[in-house]
Amino acid sequence: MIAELWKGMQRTLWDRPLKAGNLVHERYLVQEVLGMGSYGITYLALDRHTDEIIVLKQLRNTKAKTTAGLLSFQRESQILGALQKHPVPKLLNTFQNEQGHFIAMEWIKGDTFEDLIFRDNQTYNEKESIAILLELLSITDRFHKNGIIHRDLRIPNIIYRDKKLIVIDFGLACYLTDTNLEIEDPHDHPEKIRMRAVQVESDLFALGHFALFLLYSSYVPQAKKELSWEEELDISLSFKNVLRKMLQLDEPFHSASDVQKALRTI
Ligand SMILES: Nc1ncnc2c1ncn2[C@@H]1O[C@H](COP(=O)(O)OP(=O)(O)OP(=O)(O)O)[C@@H](O)[C@H]1O
Repeated sequence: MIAELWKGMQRTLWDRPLKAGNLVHERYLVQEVLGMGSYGITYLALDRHTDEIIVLKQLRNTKAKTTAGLLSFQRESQILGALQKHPVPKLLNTFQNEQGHFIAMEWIKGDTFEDLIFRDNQTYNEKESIAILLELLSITDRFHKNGIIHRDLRIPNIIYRDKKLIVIDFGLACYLTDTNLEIEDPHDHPEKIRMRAVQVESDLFALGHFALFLLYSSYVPQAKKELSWEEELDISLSFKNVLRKMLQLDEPFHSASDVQKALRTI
């Protein structure tokens, strides 16, 4: 208990985010904090060399003291670098100085699906959800063919910009050969454990959940008691069957292209 409290205190003291107006690497002027994740702190910053607003990601100082933290940050920039031909933020810079470890990347100015669904009340029917899913599967398939899995394909990590999808946040991404990654917390929710397994199926599982978020956007509750998604969602049986396989309720798909093939027959 005391150890936990001390850990919390350390995080608050050591991981204080940089303030707006701080200059990093004599170049990046911090504008605001975008978010504080478990490993990193993300800022919007002005690049004084290009006069563009960029995203600056800083490894938490408490994580920079651990091998796992350092490795995960290195992996994130390496993977982002390896995927530059794909719809992901441009990797602009990586550096380390007395302020910490940083990755500078393109700011994808658009709406995440979390914004679209929960802020803008955007709704998606079966046909629209399948079209989005097919585009995402094609992006994911190319990641997998590069030996990379994202492991966090959730609605806040997919941005819609200029009618195209862009995948962000490679903080949990890894290579399919990274079999010795730190073991997940066994107390984690089983769904989280399934999304994190080092296998292609994890991304397909996450995309199954992503699809449910899209479909639930147009759901109007009818019954008083909560039913299963299969009972609640008014979608075709063939789409339900594809989703059941993605969600590993039936014999799962083993590749994104197999899911695409199945979706195209609906
Ligand atoms: N390149 C980017 N362009 C636009 N927004 C971004 C970019 N990278 C991150 N963001 C946004 O910044 C916020 C923080 O992102 P971050 O990647 O740190 O994820 P997080 O959800 O805070 O934490 P975690 O790393 O634990 O998932 C999120 O709202 C995300 O949408």
